Amino acid sequence: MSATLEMNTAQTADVSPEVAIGARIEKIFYGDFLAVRDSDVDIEKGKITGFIGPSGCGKSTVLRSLNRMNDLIPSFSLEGHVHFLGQDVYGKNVDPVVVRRHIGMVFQQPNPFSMSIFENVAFGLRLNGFKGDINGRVEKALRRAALWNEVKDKLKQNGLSLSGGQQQRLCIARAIATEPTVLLMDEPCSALDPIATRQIEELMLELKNDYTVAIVTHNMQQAIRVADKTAFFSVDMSQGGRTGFLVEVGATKQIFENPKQQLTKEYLSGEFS
Ligand SMILES: Nc1ncnc2c1ncn2[C@@H]1O[C@H](COP(=O)(O)OP(=O)(O)OP(=O)(O)O)[C@@H](O)[C@H]1O
Repeated sequence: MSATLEMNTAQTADVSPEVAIGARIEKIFYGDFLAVRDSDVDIEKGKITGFIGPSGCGKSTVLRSLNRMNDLIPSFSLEGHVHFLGQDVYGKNVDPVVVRRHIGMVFQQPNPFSMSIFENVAFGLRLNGFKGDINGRVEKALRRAALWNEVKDKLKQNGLSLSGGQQQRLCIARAIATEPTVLLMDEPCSALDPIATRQIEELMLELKNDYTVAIVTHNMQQAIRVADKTAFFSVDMSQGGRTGFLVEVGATKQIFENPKQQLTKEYLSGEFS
């Protein structure tokens, strides 16, 4: 984890060395709409952090703000800071493309490009002007994504010809080929059947040996199975709007078995009753 953002902003305080991403989100807007407020989350190195909460509470918005993916939405604006490797990814001189190279992302719908399996994985490497052993890096990424054995004899086949679960593992291979530090996963199993879901969950547990992972999930059992830490978000409707906010974050066992906040208790008992 020796990556740097190749930028020159002041070091940020208030984040412990165990933390890969320290989000200090005051407000996130889409235009005039206050979508999220008061959400400070630490994504710890080498762990899986799960984001849970009711629909519209801002889980995906917060996740996407961690690697500036939301910059692609013109109405998006953020007040606060997102510290990564001691620097603020929203700092003045920071190139969002560089941020996304360090903090990769996997989406809800598997979205391989219409190109060969090999080229899907090589895509980011070529984009970054990688000059090393591209065959070796593609194989390594496919092996890490637990897909190599299934595709090694058909690397020239179109990525779209794979099953949904294989496509998602291909997208994970694509995301890790450039060796990011953190992998963000936005409901990566919601389009998959239970067997493919299990494979991705096992893969996540493998990946955390090499990467820090944050995952949005609607599936409480999935959070329990894979997440070391869980962040619970809710929606505040008191001002007539629907603004998401972080209720509490802690060890997954503590959140599910002994939540500190009444809102968490109510949500979880509703989920399980
Ligand atoms: N591009 C956008 N433009 C405007 N509003 C948006 C945009 N994306 C999300 N929102 C709004 O921001 C709020 C938070 O949405 P977000 O998708 O982050 O929530 P979520 O908790 O991930 O929801 P879900 O579980 O349903 O996916 C919602 O009110 C949503 O309608």
